[in-house]
Amino acid sequence: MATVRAFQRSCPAPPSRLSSRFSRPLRSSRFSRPSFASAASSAEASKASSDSSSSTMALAASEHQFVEKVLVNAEDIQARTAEMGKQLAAEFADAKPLVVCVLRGAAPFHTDLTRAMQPAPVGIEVDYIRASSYHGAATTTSGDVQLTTAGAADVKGRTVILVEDICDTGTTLRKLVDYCRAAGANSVTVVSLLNKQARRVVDLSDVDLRIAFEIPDEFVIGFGLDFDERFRTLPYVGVLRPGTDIN
Ligand SMILES: O=P(O)(O)OC[C@H]1O[C@H](OP(=O)(O)OP(=O)(O)O)[C@H](O)[C@@H]1O
Ligand code: HPA
Repeated sequence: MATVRAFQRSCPAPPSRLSSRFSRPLRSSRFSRPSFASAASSAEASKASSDSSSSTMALAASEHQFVEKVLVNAEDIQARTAEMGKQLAAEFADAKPLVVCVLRGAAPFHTDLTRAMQPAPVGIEVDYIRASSYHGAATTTSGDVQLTTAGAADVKGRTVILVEDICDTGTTLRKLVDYCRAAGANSVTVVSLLNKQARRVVDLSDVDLRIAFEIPDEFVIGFGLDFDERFRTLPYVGVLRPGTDIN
């Protein structure tokens, strides 16, 4: 079983923000377009949008209709990221950490988290690696994780902090951690915005994994997470509305 260390037990994911209807998985990877009327009646999506800045809301307004329910709102993501950033900064103050963003999904979380790492550890660097295994409109992993190094920095001898948007089956993280270790990283710590423990099929018990929010077995979108490359700019994490057809 995976070792999922709650990052800061004094600041758990707020249960009141998570839906109690956790049990219904998506039955199909194909979806049909919902009516605008049903979208307009989504109180949770409206609430989430009103929690966000007006500029962000304008960007994402047309995308709210594809959200069945909000799991983690923008305010809670911001608060949790600030807590985690502060703690990471203290823990890695003397380690010259290399904070690696797993593209594309982790980009917003990585940006906010690294900015929240204050006071910044002396010598902190950022880098980017692309990992891709959910292709097109798939809601299940292909199992074939393609890695592409995007930066010049080398993980050899470095204290690496991998930043992910979601740990689902664990396939991607397994490959990334093994890659960093094989390349000579001193240590590898993983920080993931979301964890879907119910879907884990890969053993990560040897991985130092820090989780911001536990979520149920639902296909989620927003805050970097996509369905067929859409919805990454939603300012919150929500469940993709069953029946969604983005074409
Ligand atoms: O635990 P797993 O089952 O491996 O799933 C997690 C991975 O899936 C997503 O990546 P994806 O391949 O969709 O690429 P993306 O980040 O560019 O969306 C996500 O960003 C994680 O990296
Ligand atoms: N949403 C988007 N991308 C993902 C998910 C998810 O629930 N799980 C793994 N990659």
